[in-house]
Amino acid sequence: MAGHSTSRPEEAAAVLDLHVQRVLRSPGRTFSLDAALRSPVMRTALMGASGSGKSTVLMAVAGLLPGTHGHVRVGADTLLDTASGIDLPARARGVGVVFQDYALFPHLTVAQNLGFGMRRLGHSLNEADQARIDALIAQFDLGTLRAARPQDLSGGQRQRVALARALAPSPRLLLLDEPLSALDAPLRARLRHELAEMLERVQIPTLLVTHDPQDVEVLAQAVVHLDQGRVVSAPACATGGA
Ligand SMILES: Nc1ncnc2c1ncn2[C@@H]1O[C@H](COP(=O)(O)OP(=O)(O)OP(=O)(O)O)[C@@H](O)[C@H]1O
Repeated sequence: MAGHSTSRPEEAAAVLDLHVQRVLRSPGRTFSLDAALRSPVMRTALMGASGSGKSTVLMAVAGLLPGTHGHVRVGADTLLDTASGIDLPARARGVGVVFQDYALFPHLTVAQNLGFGMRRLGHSLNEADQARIDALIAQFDLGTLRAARPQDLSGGQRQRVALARALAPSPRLLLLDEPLSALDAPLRARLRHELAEMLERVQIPTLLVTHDPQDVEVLAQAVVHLDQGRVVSAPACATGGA
């Protein structure tokens, strides 16, 4: 498990418990995030109109939005609790993120992309890290592509690399920001099911942003809705989930 955190063994923990508050300001524009969510299930979908703040929630949870107030707990682990002075830096949160466009490093090979998040300051990858990369490459069927660079991969292959990279450091939480939106419809349908199987296998708490009700049905166990920076519904059971 990456990073350090405080534990609260005295409480029966929700899988994911967060309340993130942050005001974003730029000239002529203000956006106020005040999103609270307590989910009892492993895979929660976050839906909402464009601009409602879904990606901003993920950034706040990942520790990529300095100045965020509130709390973020994953099980018994506290990643943020500003009332108690806890605000783990992004690298110490143990959060794996798959961005909408996958954000792979273009100058690195597939294997190097996977290894990137596993590097510790001042240390090169050790044997155990290499073994984990090899295992993920096998698991995600990337063996013939390990020396390829992102520009030589198809959309589906990029998605698999992004997911494998997010999982490489054994995160405690997975954040998926529209992980299928860059794909065409047939591939999207196929990879949706592959992703569902993978998420079922790894059993890592996951917060998934999507616009697509089919993603919710296949990938999530509960869904919440965001409107103007606020969660406006309690987690409701999704119909499916792998
Ligand atoms: N620096 C900023 N200053 C003010 N407002 C901002 C700033 N950055 C983002 N916003 C606003 O925050 C809001 C939430 O953006 P966010 O990208 O989180 O929405 P989203 O729900 O993920 O949208 P989409 O579905 O289109 O990806 C938007 O209205 C955006 O214009």
